[in-house]
Amino acid sequence: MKIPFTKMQGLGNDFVVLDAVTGSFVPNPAQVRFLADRHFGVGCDQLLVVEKPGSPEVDFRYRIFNADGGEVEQCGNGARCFARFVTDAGLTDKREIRVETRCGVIAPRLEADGQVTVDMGLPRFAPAEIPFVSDSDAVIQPLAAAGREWMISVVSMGNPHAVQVVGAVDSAPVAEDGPLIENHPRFPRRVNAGFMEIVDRHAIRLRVHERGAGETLACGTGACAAVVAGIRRGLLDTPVRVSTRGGELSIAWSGPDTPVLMTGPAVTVFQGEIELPEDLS
Ligand SMILES: N[C@H](CCC[C@H](N)C(=O)O)C(=O)O
Repeated sequence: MKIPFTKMQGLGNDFVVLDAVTGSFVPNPAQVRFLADRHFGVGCDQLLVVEKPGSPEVDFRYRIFNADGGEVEQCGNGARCFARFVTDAGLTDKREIRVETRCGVIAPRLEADGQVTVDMGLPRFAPAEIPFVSDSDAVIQPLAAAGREWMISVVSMGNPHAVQVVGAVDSAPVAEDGPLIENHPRFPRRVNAGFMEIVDRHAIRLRVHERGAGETLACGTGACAAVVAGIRRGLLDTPVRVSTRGGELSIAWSGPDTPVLMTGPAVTVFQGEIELPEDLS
């Protein structure tokens, strides 16, 4: 079966985008893994499926699958690429698009300069699915494993993030500690592990070991979670420039009960089609 796709990237976090509005194919986990494979498939960190809306209150639904085949709740860089995709494909003429995800409705807006701003909704600090409780509202919990101690802030942007402050991201133990945190039993649905270096009160550098994908060049929800954690810990003031290995995002958050706003680029790399092996199930 030949599958048309669009390859996109947001700060080097890359995506295979499938149009299930005019098409109808939604991949199973084995097919996601094949399409995401950088040697035998197209290659991507996540696969995005754009679908017709499930209700009249939204314009589209958008589903997100990690390279490991798992479907997840949210993707920040993917939301910007989604908005660019539906606009360039002529599926909408709106500048502000309401799209349903597994964790609720978000609203990407295309800016005049080609960047995309996304209202990422309200952050949560002690999501029920992560059994971290603390009497302080800043959910900071020492997490000991392999003899190392991490002080972690747990923040949900719909998807779970475990963020810590490091002295220098370039030498942070992302490869060693990222998988340990991702798969730690304290996170029953696993977690994205963020490592942030405070540059000043309006700037950080960030690396993220992503759940289901490994370290990516940028993580949009990870940038939102890091800024929320930094502001709650009294280390940052809104807005914050987030420098990732793939480029820069701007994140604004005015405090509890207000949404996180993320602004950054979204780029179409190429379009193509690929023959899907019949035996993937
Ligand atoms: N790996 C994430 C999903 C993709 C998030 C990231 N690519 C972003 O831009 O937010 C998770 O399992 O929750």
